Amino acid sequence: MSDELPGFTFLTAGKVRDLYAPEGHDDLLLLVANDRVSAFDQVLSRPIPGRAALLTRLTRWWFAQLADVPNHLADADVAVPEAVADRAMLVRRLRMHPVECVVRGYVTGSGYAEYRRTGSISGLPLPEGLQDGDRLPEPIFTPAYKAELGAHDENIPFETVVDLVGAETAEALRSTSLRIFAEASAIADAKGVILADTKFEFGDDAEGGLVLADEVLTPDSSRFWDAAAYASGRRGVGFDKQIVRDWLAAHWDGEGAAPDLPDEVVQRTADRYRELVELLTA
Ligand SMILES: C[C@H](c1ccccc1)n1cc(-c2ncnc(N)c2C#N)cn1
Repeated sequence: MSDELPGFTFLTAGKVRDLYAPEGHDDLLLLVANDRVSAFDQVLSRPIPGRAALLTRLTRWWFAQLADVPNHLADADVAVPEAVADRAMLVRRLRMHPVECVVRGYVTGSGYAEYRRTGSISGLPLPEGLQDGDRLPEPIFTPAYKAELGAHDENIPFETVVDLVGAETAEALRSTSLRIFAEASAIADAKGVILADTKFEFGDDAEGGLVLADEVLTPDSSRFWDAAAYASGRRGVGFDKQIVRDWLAAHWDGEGAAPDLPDEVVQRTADRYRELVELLTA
C-alpha cells in the first residue's frame, strides 16, 4: 500500500515498511509495516500473514520495557486508519543520525565475515580463534554507516561515528546502545531466548535530546536464537527466518528471483513469529 492512506502523504518505502506523513502534522510520521519478508537480500513474493502486526506489537512492548529510554512513539490526536492500525506506529519526526547502532553479543553473519578477514569488527580487535556463533567476552558496539536502500551497511570504526555526529553524541549512541542491549538480552535470556545481536537507530528531537527510533528488537533488526538449541550445540537456530532460509537453501540456487514459498513454509513461519512474540512478551 504505497499511496492509499487517506489523510497521510506517502513518503518512501523500505523493504518491509512504508513511511507516511500525517497531513497537517509536520512533527509526526507514520511507520506502516507490511507482511513481506526478506531473505538473502530479496523481498520474497509471498507475504507472511500477521507478521507486520506481530512485529509492531513486539516493538511497542520493548519500548514499554525500556521505559528509561526516550523513544519516538507519539501520543498525538491523529486518527490512524483502521486498515493499518495494528501494524502502524505514529512517531515523532526526529533529526535522524546516519548511523546503524549495532550491538553484538555473539559473532556471526557479516560481523563474523569481517572478523575472519581482519581479526576485528568495526575497528574493534577481537580474541583469536572465534568460531561462527561464539559468544563474545562482552557485548560490543559495532556501528555501520546507513547505506542507501538495498545496499549493505558498511561497518565503521567509532572514530568515524565521532566525525559524523560529534564526540558527545557518538558516546551517547554507544553507551545507550550497550545499555539497552544489556537490558534486552537479560529479558530475553530469562525467557529462553538469546539476543545475539541487534541494530538501533536514533535521532534528536526538537530539544536536542537523543531518542530511540525506528523499530526495536524485532527479528528484522535482531538475531534471536533458541537458547536450549544453542546449549545443545545447535547454534544460530533462529526464531523467524530459519524455516524460510532452510527451504530456500534446499530449493533455490540463489540465482534470479527466489521461488515462491509453499503454503506449509508460509504457515510455519507465521507460527514461528507468533511463538517468538508470545514467548518474549509473556
Ligand atoms: C528507516 C526508516 C524507514 C521506515 C519506513 C520506510 C523507509 C524507511 N526511517 C525512519 C525515519 C524517521 N525519520 C524521522 N523521524 C523518525 N522518528 C523516523 C523513524 N523511525 C526515516 N526513515
